[in-house]
Amino acid sequence: MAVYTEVPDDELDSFAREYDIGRVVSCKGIAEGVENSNYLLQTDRGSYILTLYEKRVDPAELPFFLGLMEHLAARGLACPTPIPGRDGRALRSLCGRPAAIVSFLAGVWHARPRPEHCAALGEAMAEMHLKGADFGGRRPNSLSVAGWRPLFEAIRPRAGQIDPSLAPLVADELDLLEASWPSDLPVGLIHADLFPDNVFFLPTDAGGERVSGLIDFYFACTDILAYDLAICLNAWCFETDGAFNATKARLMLGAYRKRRPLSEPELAALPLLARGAALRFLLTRAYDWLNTPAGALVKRKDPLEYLRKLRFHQGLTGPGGYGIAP
Ligand SMILES: Nc1ncnc2c1ncn2[C@@H]1O[C@H](COP(=O)(O)OP(=O)(O)O)[C@@H](O)[C@H]1O
Ligand SMILES: N[C@@H](CCOP(=O)(O)O)C(=O)O
Repeated sequence: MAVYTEVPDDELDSFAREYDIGRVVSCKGIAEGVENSNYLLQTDRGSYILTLYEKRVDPAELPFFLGLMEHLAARGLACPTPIPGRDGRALRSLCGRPAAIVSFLAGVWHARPRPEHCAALGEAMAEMHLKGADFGGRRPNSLSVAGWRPLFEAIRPRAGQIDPSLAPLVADELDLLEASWPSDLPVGLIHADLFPDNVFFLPTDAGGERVSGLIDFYFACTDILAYDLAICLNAWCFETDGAFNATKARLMLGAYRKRRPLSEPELAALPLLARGAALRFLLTRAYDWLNTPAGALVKRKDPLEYLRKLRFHQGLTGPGGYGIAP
């Protein structure tokens, strides 16, 4: 459940009057998500998403995230569009929190994506990278290689509560990644959290499915483009029993490469980038595992899932393990 801040009716009404969105009919808390408080806001004119930004979002970075969504939506990417108030401002304040209303996107996400979903994701990601290329904003990735050691030091004393092998494995992996993280690969605007729950699908007339929306741009940043693919190799291409599905990886990478070809160095770096991506989510999940207060209305995600994924990538000798010919 991710509703950290309850919004009283009177505050909601006066907030909604700052917009030209019609009369509020209902406002329901959305159970999914972990970072912010999200509400499905229905008015007599349509549906919207109301988000109150919580503690992990730096308010100074919100103009970047909202500006990016506006930029991508204006270029035809299916992503939420920030709705400006009558005064033209999209970023406002509600219940003492920064808050914004964005457009509602129809579709469902798949907890167990099939190979065809992975292909559609690859194409949508390439489109996002291409459309993000002329976005003027820049945001360094605070959760890239330089951010991992401080996170590790924060969890290290209690990492044994999760698994005895966690701290030694992460210590060795960090040494290796810090020494060999690439600095010469193409960089651009990346989503950095394009997990299945952030990609919506709708049926097509032909009986298939198409991507109907990408959401949750609140980790978006300027970083190595192929790192977005590495994140998705982890998030989309493992089965629930932990087995890696090379067909899903091949389809995802193949569809991406049709829209944005990958260079030889990008392909060669994929196993290393995938190790970094696995470590990044292992560390944030481990941090949350150890620091989420008992009784908090949020379901903690399993850090050990990412320890197992990390071990898989460590065992590869090249990008051929992802079902592609380099
Ligand atoms: N623009 C949108 N259109 C439709 N549903 C949305 C939209 N934005 C968020 N949601 C819903 O809210 C949930 C949580 O949103 P998300 O941005 O992932 O939250 P968090 O950043 O807190 O993790 C999503 O899983 C989805 O159900
Ligand atoms: N995708 C991350 C956690 C962030 O979740 P989201 O709900 O903001 O997409 C993970 O799985 O660890």
